[in-house]
Amino acid sequence: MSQADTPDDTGKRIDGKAFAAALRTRVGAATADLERRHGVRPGLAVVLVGEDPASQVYVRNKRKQAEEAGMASFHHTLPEATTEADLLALVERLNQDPAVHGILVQLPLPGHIRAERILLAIDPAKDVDGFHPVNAGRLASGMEALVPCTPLGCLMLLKDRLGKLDGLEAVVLGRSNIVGKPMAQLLLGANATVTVAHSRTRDLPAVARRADILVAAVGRPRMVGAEWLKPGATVIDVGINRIPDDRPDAEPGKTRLVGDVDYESALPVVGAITPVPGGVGPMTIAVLLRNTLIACARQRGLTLDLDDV
Ligand SMILES: Nc1nc(=O)c2c([nH]1)NC[C@@H]1CN(c3ccc(C(=O)N[C@@H](CCC(=O)O)C(=O)O)cc3)C=[N+]21
Repeated sequence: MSQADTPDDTGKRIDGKAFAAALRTRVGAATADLERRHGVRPGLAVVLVGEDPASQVYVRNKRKQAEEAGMASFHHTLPEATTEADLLALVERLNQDPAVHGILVQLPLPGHIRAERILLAIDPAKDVDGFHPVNAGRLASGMEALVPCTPLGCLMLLKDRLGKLDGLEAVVLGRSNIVGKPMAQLLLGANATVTVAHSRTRDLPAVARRADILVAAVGRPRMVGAEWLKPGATVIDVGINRIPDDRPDAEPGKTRLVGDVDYESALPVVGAITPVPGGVGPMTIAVLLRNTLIACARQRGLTLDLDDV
């Protein structure tokens, strides 16, 4: 151990934060190139309804990083009491705005707004979250799509670490439309053998133990322990859970972020693992910028060499 609370994870830690920074640099270069050659600047509109402090932090980061990549960013903060009709009207305006190539409506939305109605209203060509059923269907059909940011970021980390995924056993824990399902589609597309497990799966640890690649996206702090893991497995932890800081040297009342995987218990068993924070989270925002660049190029009928970004 290098410090009281930091196990030595040299060689096993997948540094999503560093990978995301490098990805943002490539997106920035491609953005500058697009502007120089075609006079178009990718624009991202972020819509936040209400004052949830965690959402405000995420939205601020998205905006700052879009600007650092040379993109235009448009920010819309609406009061908690905004009606569904008002939000739909804003989405419609952004759909029509030629300076806006990507639209992100921050989730969760207040309970009185039907999120499904809003997601369906976003022009699929501007749906940089990849949540519209047209994009979900296109992904599942192997067609050109805008792909959800978190799963695509996970796939990039996996390919970087493992090279080809052909024939590997992948287990996805969680079946949400935002992470689990698109993650399974991407892994299938990369020729992995994919199992999607969830809260009703019998003997989750036994299923997880089959995995060469384990993607945990369940939202349960440190649920996945050493006994869930095949020795040498590559583990991608999508969980972002804020819990009371229970470490011996922590100040009382402090909180900290942990994943769905118990990192310290998992470390001796795994081949590689993403930390929380500093793993998947930063990748989500970097891929969002990449999606905005792609959406912009497609809307203008321009070709991008995606291998470069
Ligand atoms: N329409 C929509 N699209 C989203 O992509 C979306 C959303 N709504 N609602 C909320 C979730 C959450 N999300 C995160 C993005 C980055 C980090 C991130 O960068 N996390 C840092 C730590 C941040 C911290 O310290 O709080 C990390 O893991 O290292 C986390 C979470 C995007 N989301």
